[in-house]
Amino acid sequence: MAGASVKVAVRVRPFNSREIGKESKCIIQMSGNTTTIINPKQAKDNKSFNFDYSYWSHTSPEDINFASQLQVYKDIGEEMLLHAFEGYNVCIFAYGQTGAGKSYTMMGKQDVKDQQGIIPLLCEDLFTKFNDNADNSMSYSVEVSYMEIYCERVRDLLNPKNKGNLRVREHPLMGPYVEDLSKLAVTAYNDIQDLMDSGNKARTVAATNMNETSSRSHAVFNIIFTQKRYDAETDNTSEKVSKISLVDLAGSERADSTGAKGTRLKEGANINKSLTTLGKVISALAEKVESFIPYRDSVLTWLLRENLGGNSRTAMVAALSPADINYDETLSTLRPKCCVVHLCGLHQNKKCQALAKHTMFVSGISTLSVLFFLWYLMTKIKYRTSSPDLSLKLINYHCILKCQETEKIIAELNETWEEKLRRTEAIRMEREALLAEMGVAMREDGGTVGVFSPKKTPHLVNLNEDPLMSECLLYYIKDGITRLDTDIVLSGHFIKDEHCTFTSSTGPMGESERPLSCSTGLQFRTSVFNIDRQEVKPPNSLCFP
Ligand SMILES: Nc1ncnc2c1ncn2[C@@H]1O[C@H](COP(=O)(O)OP(=O)(O)OP(=O)(O)O)[C@@H](O)[C@H]1O
Repeated sequence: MAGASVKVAVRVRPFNSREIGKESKCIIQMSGNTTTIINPKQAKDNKSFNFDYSYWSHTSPEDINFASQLQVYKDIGEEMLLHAFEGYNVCIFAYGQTGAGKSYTMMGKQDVKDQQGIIPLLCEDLFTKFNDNADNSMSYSVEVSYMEIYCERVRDLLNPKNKGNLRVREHPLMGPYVEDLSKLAVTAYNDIQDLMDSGNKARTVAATNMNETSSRSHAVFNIIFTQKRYDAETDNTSEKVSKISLVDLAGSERADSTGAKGTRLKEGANINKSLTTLGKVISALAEKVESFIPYRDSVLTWLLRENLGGNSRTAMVAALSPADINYDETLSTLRPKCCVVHLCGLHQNKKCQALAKHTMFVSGISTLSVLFFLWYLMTKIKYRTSSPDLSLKLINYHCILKCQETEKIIAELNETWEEKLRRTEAIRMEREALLAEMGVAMREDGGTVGVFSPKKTPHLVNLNEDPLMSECLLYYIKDGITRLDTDIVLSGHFIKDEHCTFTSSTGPMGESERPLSCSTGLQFRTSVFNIDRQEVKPPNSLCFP
């Protein structure tokens, strides 16, 4: 791929405790840019692959061949940052099976020295470069957005007010974008660090229980970086905007290789539509057959279109497990068509499939309604039959929607930097207040993240691991007995707080302090009622994120 706009690296991590417990053998060898995988069942069956970089992170820094976080950043992150300064859009993403080291490479351990990943190192470097720049004619501004894509649905990780899914739209000039996704203004590295931190916490709230640090969703961290140059001679200011997208992809794995069972694991092993399409897109880009690139086939690739093809630079890091027990997975990650083959995967999440079908159905319906609308207009115009008012109303309605869309874009473009900073600060305060009240925190023991009951306000926390089922995470309730009825089935857990009893359609649920599993098919209504069966209004009933 020399000279191609896609740089590919592979990285092998140390054994984890499970692999050590199973006395695993290391099946990866690296020499220069070449990575070799050894078939544990056939000693002479070795396969070698060349990449732009092969990172040996299996041992410790004492090993002369050891690739540290900093080295990975210097090779990949620094180069991509330079491209961003040149005005390119750039994208760095990590893929590989669950637990192979994607998040470690992208985010790393933020508070541990020398263990920060590409995202924090790149952000820090960005501000260092601004500060080092002695050219007075240059000024810089940075905005950040952080979103999660799960089963083709987009959620804002930075703005607690943006609950639920956001719409993906396309602007004729600006291309695909997420409507209402917050872009927050930052003036220093610490600001970005805070945003990363809260975004990661918000993401964790909805994370899977299968593995507390893993995720079935894609996390996309965007840095929109504007360079302004003032030309004193002409009194003109020119502007260069680059978007840096840093993506931690959903983990992929084959259920048979983990030994674990059940729907949850199947979901964890889900390799969804986005990954399949991303694989195709990357292959097409690597082979430089731009005309057939299927960006539109998934939300992830659609939103990254400006960062993958055309005037952009892309780097990807394939994270590898060193253990013999993961041989099949690791081999498919390494294969030249790895993205397509590996990312296509074998397992499909049923919920995801259903959702994708639902999304297709909805978009099908909307396409049909547009067609119907056009047909209706044409018949009205052609035959000038009755009720011309209706056509006008429909046209008006369509125009209003379009105007609202355009107004939002114009308002965003007209917002001054000071206004952006004020808005960012307001969102930050809301986010902190909400997170603090939710008691979302990092545990000290081993960095495990969790949701802990806030002490003050009686509440119910929805611990449903499926983000789609946990649109409302936190239900504040008044003191006294609370009843919950419902017409939707939740498969997750509610934690009961003091002063609460659960009543299902089949009778009282008892007073157990244990999390209540609703997987038995008991039905609950997601709104909360007080003893008088009056609906509790916000702020007593709050949803986040
Ligand atoms: N190069 C590395 N050096 C040291 N530890 C690592 C390295 N890569 C990964 N790890 C550790 O391995 C564990 C799994 O890594 P990580 O969470 O990054 O995997 P992942 O691929 O992002 O998984 P998921 O798909 O579940 O998000 C973590 O505890 C992480 O700290």
